[in-house]
Formats: sequence, C-alpha cells, structure tokens
Amino acid sequence: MKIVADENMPLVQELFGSFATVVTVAGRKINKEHLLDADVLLVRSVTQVNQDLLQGTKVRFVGSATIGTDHIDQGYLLEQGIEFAYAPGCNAQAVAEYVLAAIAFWADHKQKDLRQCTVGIIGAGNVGSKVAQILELLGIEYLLNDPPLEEQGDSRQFVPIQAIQQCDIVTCHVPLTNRGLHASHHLIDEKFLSVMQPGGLLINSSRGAVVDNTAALHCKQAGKDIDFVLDVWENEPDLNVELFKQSLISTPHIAGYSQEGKIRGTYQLYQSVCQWLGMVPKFALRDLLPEAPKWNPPVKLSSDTGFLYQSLRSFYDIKSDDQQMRQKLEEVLRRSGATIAEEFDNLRKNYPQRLEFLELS
Ligand SMILES: NC(=O)c1ccc[n+]([C@@H]2O[C@H](COP(=O)([O-])OP(=O)(O)OC[C@H]3O[C@@H](n4cnc5c(N)ncnc54)[C@H](O)[C@@H]3O)[C@@H](O)[C@H]2O)c1
Ligand SMILES: O=C(O)[C@H](O)[C@H](O)COP(=O)(O)O
Repeated sequence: MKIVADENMPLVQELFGSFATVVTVAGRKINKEHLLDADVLLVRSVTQVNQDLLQGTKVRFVGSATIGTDHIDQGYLLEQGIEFAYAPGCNAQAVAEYVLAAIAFWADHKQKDLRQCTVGIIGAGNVGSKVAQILELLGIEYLLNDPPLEEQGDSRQFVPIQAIQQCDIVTCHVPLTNRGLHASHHLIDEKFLSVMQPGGLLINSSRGAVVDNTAALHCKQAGKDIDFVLDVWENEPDLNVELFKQSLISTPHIAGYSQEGKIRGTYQLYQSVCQWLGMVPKFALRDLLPEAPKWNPPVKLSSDTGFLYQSLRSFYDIKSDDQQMRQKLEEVLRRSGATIAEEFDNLRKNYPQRLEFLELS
C-alpha cells in the first residue's frame, strides 16, 4: 500500500510506516504525479483535493488531519466512492487557548477590565464550546450565536447576530461555507463592522474569508477604534499586507498548532485508515502525547487588567508569535527574494513547539 502525506504531519512515518510505504510531500506541491499509484492521500489544509487532483489516480481514501474541510470537494469524493475522513476537534483546545491569550493580551494592552466585558462567540461547535468553557472558568460573560445548532434544538441559550455585534469582543468559530442559509463567507462584513462597539476586539481564527478583509482594512483606515486579532487571512498565503500591518495581533494560521493538536490530527486519521482496512490500531494516543505543565486559572478575575496576560505568557505568549511574523514579513518587504506567501508558509512549517496548558474536559 502506498500513502502520500503532507510533510507537515507529525508521526506519519511512525504510525503508517508499519503497514504502508509513506511518501511525504510539501502540502502545496502535492500533484497528480505523486498520486498515480497511491492508495491513500493524507493532507492538511493547504492541499485542494478535487477532481483536478484525483482524476486518473488510484486513490481510494482521503484523510485531512484538520478540523476545517473547505479545501476538500467532498461531493466529488462521494460521487467517486472515495472514502473520506477528517479530524474533528483535534486542535480545538489549541485554538481556544489562542483566543484566551489574545483576549488577555488585548486587556493588558488596552487596559480593559474583563469583568466588564462580554465576549460574543460565533459558532458554538468544538472550538466555540471550548472558548465558552474557558470564559466560564474565568467568570467572563459571553453570548453564543449558532443558528444551525439552534435550529437542531441544542439546549444552550443562543442570541441573534445583532446581539453579538454589541459585544466588546467578537470571536469567530464557524466553518467557511459559500452556500445555503447559513453561509459564512464574509459573515463579518462592512455592515457588521460598522455596528460593532468602538473600542472592541474582533478575533478571527476560523478561516480568512469569514471576515471581509477589505472591509476590515477600510474600517481601520477610516479610523474606527476596533482591534483585530487575525490568525487566518483571505487568499492565504498571499495575505493583505496592509491589513496585517494594521492588526493588533497577526499570526500565520497557527491558532491550532499545539503539539497535541497536530498529533491528535494524525492519530485520528490513523484510526480511520485502520478501520477502513479492518485493522486494529497498534498505537494508543496517550502514549504519543507529550506531558505538559498546566496553568491554574485564577478563581476570580482581578481588577489588574494585565494580570491575566502576565500569568499566561510563560505558557503561551501570543505576542511572540505576532513579533516573529512581523519581523519575517517586514524583512521580506525590505528586500526582494522570498515572497510574503513563501515566508508565511515558512513561519508555519518552522513554528516552535507549543504545548496545551489547560485541563479541559
Ligand atoms: N486557525 C486554526 O488553526 C484553526 C484550527 C481549527 C479550526 N479552524 C477553523 O475553525 C472552524 C470551526 O471549528 P470547530 O471545530 O468549532 O467546527 P465545528 O464544526 O465543531 O463547529 C462549527 C459551528 O459553527 C456553526 N455555524 C455554521 N455556520 C454558522 C453561521 N453562519 N453562523 C453561526 N454559526 C455557524 C455550526 O453549526 C457549528 O456548530 C473550522 O471549520 C476551521 O475552519 C481553524
Ligand atoms: O482546520 C484546522 O484544523 C486548522 O486550520 C489547521 O490546523 C490548519 O493547519 P494546516 O492544516 O494548514 O497545517
């Protein structure tokens, strides 16, 4: 059996190498030639998997070690009888910790008393629910918006998007979809931003195009007092450089990049491939995850606006991710050679080890 996998998937040789020949390729470079005699394709979010890539190949199983699936043409896979698996929830905790770090940094930087702030969470699935769990631990008020879950009868209390627009902090956790009643493409548009609270914070760690990046830039250029924390960008890796410069925190799509999140992603695909082949998995997830020191959240928030950030930063300092990206992209802007897109991918490929620091259920 031949497996072609994205080179940025940890443990892929260790897990799949005992029953298959594993060939690793840079995600953006995977092409039909690599797949002509491959049985299984394992990708991350940067490989577009569709008819163009798969037609004429032997691939019978596609796995994506990610939560988001907007890069996969699932309709085509279904039509061709190609098995598909992904990794729901694998890095949800990492993203929720990123959001916490962003809020803590903003409160410190802008002298905001989080006891007086409400967070609007758009999308209450795996990530949004973990964000809510963390805010509850800290006693920070939040509201949930998730029309699809509300329609399905989820028993939590939801609010309309208009109530989210009034929140001090808005954080997006929806899948990127272009069609249907709940399409999320440009969910945050000029109109949304125009009614957002001045002095507010918008965090996007879902997919770039959930926020209209041109509208976000116009909002900053018009002098509206809204801070942006952006981990994901329209047209990645070719991001809007002006918006990157104007954002309070800019990171290269690494919100989910904890060691644990990446390992869980590969492992979930390993389980799916084993099941597809009728094999019993030989490895257990708990033996693969690193031991990480844990942070004890404060029982009560303090009036000191910098307290949370100071207490968290030895576990995860979001500002250092932002500084790293600014330094590298500014170098690219000063000299010719590598492009912004190449540097964006380099930052992701060489992202330092980050461990999850909260005990969450
Ligand atoms: N930056 C990163 O590193 C990173 C990591 C993981 C996931 N993500 C992105 O975050 C997204 C969310 O992840 P998740 O695990 O929570 O997904 P999920 O599927 O568990 O939850 C998404 C929720 O959004 C809701 N939703 C869909 N359309 C909506 C809309 N228009 N308005 C409000 N709610 C809507 C759904 O009902 C669902 O409950 C993923 O699809 C992925 O694109 C990014
Ligand atoms: O959807 C996800 O799980 C994340 O966006 C994922 O972590 C992105 O990282 P990539 O697959 O591009 O390495």
